[in-house]
Amino acid sequence: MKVAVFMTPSARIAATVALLDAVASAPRRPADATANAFFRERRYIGSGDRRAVAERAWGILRQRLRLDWHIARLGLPPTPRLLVMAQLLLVEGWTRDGVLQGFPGGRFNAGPPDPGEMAAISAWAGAKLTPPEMPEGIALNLPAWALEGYRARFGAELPQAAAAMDQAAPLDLRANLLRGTREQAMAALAAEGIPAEPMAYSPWGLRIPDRRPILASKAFTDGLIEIQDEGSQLIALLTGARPGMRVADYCAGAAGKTLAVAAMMGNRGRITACDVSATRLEGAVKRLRRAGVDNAERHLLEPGDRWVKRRAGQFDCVLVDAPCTGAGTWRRNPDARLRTTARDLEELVTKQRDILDHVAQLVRPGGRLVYATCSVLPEEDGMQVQGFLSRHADYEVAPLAEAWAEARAGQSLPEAPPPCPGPWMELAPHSHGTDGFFAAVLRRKG
Ligand SMILES: C[S@@+](CC[C@H](N)C(=O)[O-])C[C@H]1O[C@@H](n2cnc3c(N)ncnc32)[C@H](O)[C@@H]1O
Repeated sequence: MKVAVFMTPSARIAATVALLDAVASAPRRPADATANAFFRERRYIGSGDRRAVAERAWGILRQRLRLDWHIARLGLPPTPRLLVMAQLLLVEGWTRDGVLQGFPGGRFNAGPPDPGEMAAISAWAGAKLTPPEMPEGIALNLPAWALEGYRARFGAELPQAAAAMDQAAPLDLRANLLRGTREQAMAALAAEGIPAEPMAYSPWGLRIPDRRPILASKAFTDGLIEIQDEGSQLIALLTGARPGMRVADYCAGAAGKTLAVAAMMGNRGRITACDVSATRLEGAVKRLRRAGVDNAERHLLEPGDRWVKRRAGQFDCVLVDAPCTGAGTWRRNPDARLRTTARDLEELVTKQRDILDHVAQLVRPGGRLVYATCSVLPEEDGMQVQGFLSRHADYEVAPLAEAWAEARAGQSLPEAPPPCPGPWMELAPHSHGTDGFFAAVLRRKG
């Protein structure tokens, strides 16, 4: 008979320190990939303990800029042990004695604090996470390279926008219309004890307020649902794809938006998922099969590729879901704000410009080029579009309200106001409950 072994609070602390060590030794790797590998190698950690350890580590990554500031102020290095101590005291509200009990030493536990750590514990007991003397960017939890972009984008709403970006995100799902209706997906989830609510903006969206292990659910394995943020669903909607069209998803990755667009096309017409990453495109195969998509092909873009040139003017719609900083997704990937630099931003802006300039020729006269990012930074969003328009006189903006109404009509959806005013779609957690997204619909003049 197997006997379940549960971790003590101090063993959980030791495991969190070990996980943060693993994250620190792979600084360019997304933390969730490191965490998955960490738990795979420690299968003896039960699911409840795994969740508790991962949640605390995630909380620390979410607060990392602020915790680092508190640690640096004491002239100490941001070791995983100090980060955990700071999190317990400054974020989770533990007492000094509680923390000392959490680091008792001995087998399976973290060792007792050294003199520097003791001084830190005393300094942080009862202290505020964001004291008035904390610099603005750190108090807002925004890295220096993104602060001014955030300010330019949100203006007076900056504090609310930054605060909402700090909260954990809900679990967003998209009902796959190739397998059933949204109501059927909802009923299937409810039958498995998973309550889901229809979303405010996406006609296919279902939201689950707290995180659930959805991948093992029958609704998921049967292809009734996909995991996809509401903002991503709206980007797919803005392609205005309809049955019979010829569509290119130029930066398709593992086909997240290809799946949504193929469903809009009712599997009729053709969608090509392109990417420079063979691994990502490979990841699309299983997803396309599970979702019942049979009008999609994949194309790996290689250096010197003539695929675009040969297909000039052939597409009704080209979606460029551009590589970007992901500065709108920090609710889900809190560590990304730490892994990205001002240099990365600069390089990405150049890459986005080059991709847009290259694919402009693919769209037929009268067709759409949809440019999207999961960033809220103007350099990657509106400024990028304005730059494109200044170089391509054969393109114009299709104003959001118009593109939105046309896309909904193409799906036989009733009229509904667009999610925001203005020429393009700008979404954010505080205003829309989605991740931060941008999408502009550009029309090639006929
Ligand atoms: C934001 S991700 C795409 C996410 C995907 N569309 C989805 O919905 O899941 C950007 C993608 O652009 C790809 N990429 C990077 N440089 C590219 C290029 N020059 N041409 C085409 N794709 C590129 C990356 O490999 C990455 O998969």
